[in-house]
Amino acid sequence: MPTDPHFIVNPAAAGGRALRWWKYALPVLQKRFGRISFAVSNERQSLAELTAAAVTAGHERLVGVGGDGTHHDIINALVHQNHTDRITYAPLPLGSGNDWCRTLRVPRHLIRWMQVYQKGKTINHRIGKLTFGAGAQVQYFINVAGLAYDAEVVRRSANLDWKHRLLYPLLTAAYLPGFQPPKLALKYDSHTIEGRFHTINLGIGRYNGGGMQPVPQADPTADILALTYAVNTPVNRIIRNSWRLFTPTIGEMEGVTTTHAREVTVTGPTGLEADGEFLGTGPVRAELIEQRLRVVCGWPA
Ligand SMILES: Nc1ncnc2c1ncn2[C@@H]1O[C@H](COP(=O)(O)OP(=O)(O)OP(=O)(O)O)[C@@H](O)[C@H]1O
Repeated sequence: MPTDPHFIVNPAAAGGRALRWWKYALPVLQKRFGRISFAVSNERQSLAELTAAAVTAGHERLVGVGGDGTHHDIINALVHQNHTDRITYAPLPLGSGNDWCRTLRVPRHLIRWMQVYQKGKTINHRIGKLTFGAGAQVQYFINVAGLAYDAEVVRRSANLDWKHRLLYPLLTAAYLPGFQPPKLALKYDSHTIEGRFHTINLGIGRYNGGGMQPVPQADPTADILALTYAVNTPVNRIIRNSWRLFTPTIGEMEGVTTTHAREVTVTGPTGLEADGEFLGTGPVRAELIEQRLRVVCGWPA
């Protein structure tokens, strides 16, 4: 039964730069860990298929190499196949935004990453479930899910070739003045709010969109989702307060609520993104699931 780390690599992360980084990282990792096994996704073998194959082969320590979308795909495969309790997962951040790893204090620098990995501290990380669209599709998320404007920025940027940490903050500013906030109904626990929503964010992790903090109150081990929403808010006020997204103070802006919720439903015309991937459209129901994932990280400090 192999207990050595098995690396699952997305060569397309960070606009393809991950493949170059991986070629540099592999000999460094081999020097530290000895013989390591790895699999690289391609058009014939998706990250989900590589994950299933790794579990079937008996690997218990998986390292996902890529950005948030990579970890999203691997963890979705683990949850769908009910394998989370057998696995210890370590993210190696080689994407553009790497927002999930920011909350978890997982360093990008390879030498520091290996130190965190070998220290072996783990948390029991919560996993969110999203049920969405007319066909009630299901996807799981581990960092942040976003609706309304947040989903629109991800949808519009999906086909851009340029991948950089600053892409989302720049696009967030660029698209904002032309965005018509949709009329939605948000229900969470005993609350119902109707109005024009600029954004609704559900957080397990705190960061999204390349270092922004839409849900600074999130805690990856908590038994409750973090929820932030901006309703009936003039665009000028959002622009004036946009600096707050780079601090934990977004809840201090008038019209923005930062709170927690066990179950959230949103009805009305909205898109949905999770972990930086555009998933589809509303209606959306979100909740945490019982399954947790053992994740190697440096959080809390
Ligand atoms: N071999 C492959 N070729 C093309 N795309 C792939 C391949 N393997 C996985 N993918 C897809 O690549 C996408 C982008 O990956 P990822 O999100 O990890 O990178 P990123 O966008 O640069 O990082 P971040 O989300 O942290 O900004 C994911 O949607 C994933 O499904």
